[in-house]
Amino acid sequence: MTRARLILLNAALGPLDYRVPAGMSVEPGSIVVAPLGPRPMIGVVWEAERFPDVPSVGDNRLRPLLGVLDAPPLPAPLRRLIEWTAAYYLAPHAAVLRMALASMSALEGGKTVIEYRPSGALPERLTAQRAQALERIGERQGLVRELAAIGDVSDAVIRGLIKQGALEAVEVSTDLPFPRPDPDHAAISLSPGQEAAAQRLVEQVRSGESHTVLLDGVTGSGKTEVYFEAIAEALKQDRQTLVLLPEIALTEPFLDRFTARFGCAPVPWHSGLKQSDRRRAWRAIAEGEAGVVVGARSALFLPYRKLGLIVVDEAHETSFKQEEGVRYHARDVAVMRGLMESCPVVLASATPAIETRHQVELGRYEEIKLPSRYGGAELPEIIGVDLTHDPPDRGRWLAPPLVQAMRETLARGEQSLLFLNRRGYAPLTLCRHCGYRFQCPNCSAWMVEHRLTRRLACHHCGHEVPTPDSCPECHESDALVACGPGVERIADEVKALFPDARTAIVTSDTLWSPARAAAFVRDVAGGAVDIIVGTQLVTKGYHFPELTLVGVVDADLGLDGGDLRASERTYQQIVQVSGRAGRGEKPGRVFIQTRAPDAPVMRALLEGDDAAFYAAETASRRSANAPPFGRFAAIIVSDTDAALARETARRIGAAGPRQEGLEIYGPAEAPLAVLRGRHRWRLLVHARRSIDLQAIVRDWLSAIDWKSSTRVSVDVDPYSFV
Ligand SMILES: Nc1ncnc2c1ncn2[C@@H]1O[C@H](COP(=O)(O)OP(=O)(O)OP(=O)(O)O)[C@@H](O)[C@H]1O
Ligand SMILES: [Zn+2]
Repeated sequence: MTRARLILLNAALGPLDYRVPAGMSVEPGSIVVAPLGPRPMIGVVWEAERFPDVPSVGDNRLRPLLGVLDAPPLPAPLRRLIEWTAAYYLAPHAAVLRMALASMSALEGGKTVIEYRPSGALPERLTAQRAQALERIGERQGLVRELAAIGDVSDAVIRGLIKQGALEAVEVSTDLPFPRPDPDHAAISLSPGQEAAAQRLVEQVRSGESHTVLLDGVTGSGKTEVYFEAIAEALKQDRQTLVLLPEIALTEPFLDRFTARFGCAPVPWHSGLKQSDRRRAWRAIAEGEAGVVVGARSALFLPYRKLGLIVVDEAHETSFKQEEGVRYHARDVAVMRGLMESCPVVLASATPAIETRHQVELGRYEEIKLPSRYGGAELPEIIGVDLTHDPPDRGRWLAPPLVQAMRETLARGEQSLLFLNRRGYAPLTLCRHCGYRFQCPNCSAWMVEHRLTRRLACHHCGHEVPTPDSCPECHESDALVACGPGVERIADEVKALFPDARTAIVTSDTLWSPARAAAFVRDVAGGAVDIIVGTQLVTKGYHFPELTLVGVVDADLGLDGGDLRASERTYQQIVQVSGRAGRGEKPGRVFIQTRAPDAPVMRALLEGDDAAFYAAETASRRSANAPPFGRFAAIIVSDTDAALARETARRIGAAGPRQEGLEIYGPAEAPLAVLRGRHRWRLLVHARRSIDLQAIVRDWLSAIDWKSSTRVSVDVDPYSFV
């Protein structure tokens, strides 16, 4: 190649051509450095024909590439995935590419350090100190500093030994290789149902073809053990596996389980990694050394060299949807990656998304079912508590039947879990005297009281202030009242009811790191906790055999917002949290507190009628032409200047295409009208499935200009409507 077309890591630029200087060799995928104005910039060589519209520049006017980085070229399937993601989510190629090049340090090439070890020769002059150092070092190898410490001598003594040839230099890589998981380390015997499911997945891995499987097993059915067999097969084939989990908090228990099965941990990838660990992981992934990678959604764009299997666990989770930057859905991109890489994709869930079920109905995904729990455990008994008949005491949130069940559970020495999807103490704090409410200065949202930290916090932008003693408006002291419950308030109620019980609050405030999550799992598994009070963070994945009671404090909460997926999400969350009860030998019970026991979602939950819920929900989506039948894209316009945001949104609305099968709603002020100081307006585009929504939105927006302070972002297949 004498010319190279590059995608540079600059979202404002399209592909650009460069000259490949004599003596330099590049190929599509090569990661290179190119001059951009006065500055060097990283880019990736792309097949020129993928961007036929780039205006051609004569050879003599091309600037030469500055260098090729010492990292494996990005493989072709990944390049195709980057193109697809950029086109589908209307994102700049550079923004997607950046997710693939997620460790700048990794691009600098293999790093080495010089260590020293005894050469066998003795120094000409063997001083007492030198003799002592050599004796203590023995056969060891290390940096000068390390050897000095081992020998209990100064660095100068070690340097003297090096000069005299008694210690010789060895170049070692700073990136230690990862241990290889052993597919035969501790294979377990599967139930007949699991065995059949596992065999099917193993066949898929062997075939090396793209194929999406929904592993649809009730909570506690042992889905993990089943897809572990598929991972074992991929390891035997010397192909890599990527396991995507919805939360970092779930990584730690996963690592333990994986280690028990395969003898060593997989390679973790998430936002909490140290730079040096990212670098090591990225290189091992790119070189094909990392056999199994487990990570959050960002692990999806890494440059796997020989991917043989992708598993998306808890595939229904909405946290797989990225809500800023490139707004992709990791589940959907995972399916695309499987297609590009020619490998199977397993979506594991007890409560698959309507979209996923629909793909099964269309025959595009294969469904494998695990209809019962592993080891004879029964699904829990579900009991509805009608709050209009059985209300809690004044100022309390736990109704008598649930309290009674908690009492019984405690008496048996078993564990309970109360679920309320609200962090903090109370969602709203106001002054009893003047009615003042605490609002975030940056967002149109109330500040949430956190008593554990004595602060008021905005859950949208993170703004925090110490909780004042008096009202900032009327200065009345002791007039602030908390309205409604959060998990901290429920924990207080539990303490008042059961002063001797040991409680744990589990939210993103308390479980913010993998280490904290691991400590929590240890405490509960070790029996150090009687009652857990938690948000959606405790609803999934965990397996605590002594946990036999689940209380859903407010089952109606999620239905309030009324967005497209409110019922589905409520259903999934409650089935998942219910699924934590009775997973061991002891039977479980679930109490669902609701004011609307006759709502279709509640009825399906109480009757355990999964099929009825999905059928009704699918029918209502169909009649509303909502996903998966129709399509949505949101356009969000924001600016610190309220008038400018509104004006731009209106102009965009006015220029909207008129077309059969396509409707544009808005612009309307967003429900969260101000976020982080930016005023927000939304437009929602609703289209028939057959319409090329992306092309329409792209053309529409490219014909409009806006001020550089205004941000216009497109959310294809939106999940959040705030
Ligand atoms: N074949 C097996 N042999 C021994 N133990 C098993 C086997 N299959 C599953 N288990 C155990 O049963 C429990 C439930 O399995 P697992 O966590 O995989 O279920 P799951 O389907 O992922 O559940 P959920 O969707 O609720 O997270 C785990 O403790 C697991 O170790
Ligand atoms: Zn805020």
